[in-house]
Amino acid sequence: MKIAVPSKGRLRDKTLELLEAAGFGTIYADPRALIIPTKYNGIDLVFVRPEDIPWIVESGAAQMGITGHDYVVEAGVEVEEVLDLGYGNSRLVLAVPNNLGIEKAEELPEGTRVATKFVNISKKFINERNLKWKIIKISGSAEIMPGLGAADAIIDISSTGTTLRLHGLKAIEVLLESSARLIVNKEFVNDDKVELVKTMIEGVLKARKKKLLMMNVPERSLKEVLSVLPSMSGPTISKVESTEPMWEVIVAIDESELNDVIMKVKSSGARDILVVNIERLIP
Ligand SMILES: Nc1ncnc2c1ncn2[C@@H]1O[C@H](COP(=O)(O)OP(=O)(O)OP(=O)(O)O)[C@@H](O)[C@H]1O
Ligand SMILES: O=P(O)(O)OC[C@H]1O[C@H](OP(=O)(O)OP(=O)(O)O)[C@H](O)[C@@H]1O
Ligand SMILES: [Mg+2]
Repeated sequence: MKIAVPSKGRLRDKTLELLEAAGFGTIYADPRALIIPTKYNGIDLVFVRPEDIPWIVESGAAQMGITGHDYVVEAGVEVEEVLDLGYGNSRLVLAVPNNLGIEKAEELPEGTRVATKFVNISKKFINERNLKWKIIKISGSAEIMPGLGAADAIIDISSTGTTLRLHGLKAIEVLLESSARLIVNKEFVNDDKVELVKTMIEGVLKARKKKLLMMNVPERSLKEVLSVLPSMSGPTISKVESTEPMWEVIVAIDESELNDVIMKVKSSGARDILVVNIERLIP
């Protein structure tokens, strides 16, 4: 089974980290190799450009892939987006020079030249809004085009907005919200190995939002400590061999509420409180 992954760019490192954490790290191979076996027998990673991943997965050359939602939409392919991976968060925007005082697409005149890598998404936007613009296909560095006089506006990816600001541009419309997605060839959606990969990646993503809290609680404080734990947590409680009646309490907590819960259980009598990372959380 092959998973197509970005060979370079913004998504590469986080994708490889996620796959490693999910048990699909690569075994050593020549750094120039573009197809590398993972530690899980029978699953290989295929290193290709992020924009090519959607059609490579649709063709079945790779059964799964990880790339940006923007490239999935731009490719117009029939694949299943089975997971939003939570990184590569960005948006596809229409941006214009900020000294024109333009706020809406309709304010741009007929014949406006729009530079973009995302030709299909841009064509759809222009047709839906009945705009008579000219699309100029580029392969990157869109933000420099208006300043060069090579275009009047751009449709490009933005996340912090830094590159737009640096080049005197401002976003006036959002065409698409994007993030990294796990995509699957439609014929393989119910394949066992696909289910395995999806389950393990999901397990890593869920675990990243949680921490395991372990503590010792004297019997006399147990009721109060349990009362301050988040209701959905379902703690595990076990008797501790100790000179005084003592219980061990173990519970998975959302990282966002961890510090408050620690202070509450501590003031309720818990001690020897441990915070432990969770590698995977499979519901
Ligand atoms: N600035 C960004 N912040 C967050 N995510 C981004 C950003 N730029 C791109 N992405 C996301 O990463 C995916 C891949 O973009 P990336 O820029 O790595 O590839 P590329 O543009 O095809 O290659 P290159 O940038 O080397 O020309 C995009 O589909 C998008 O979802
Ligand atoms: O909103 P920002 O945080 O400034 O990020 C936006 C920039 O990120 C991407 O460029 P990338 O670094 O991928 O290079 P590229 O232009 O070659 O795609 C995108 O093409 C924008 O230029
Ligand atoms: Mg890029």
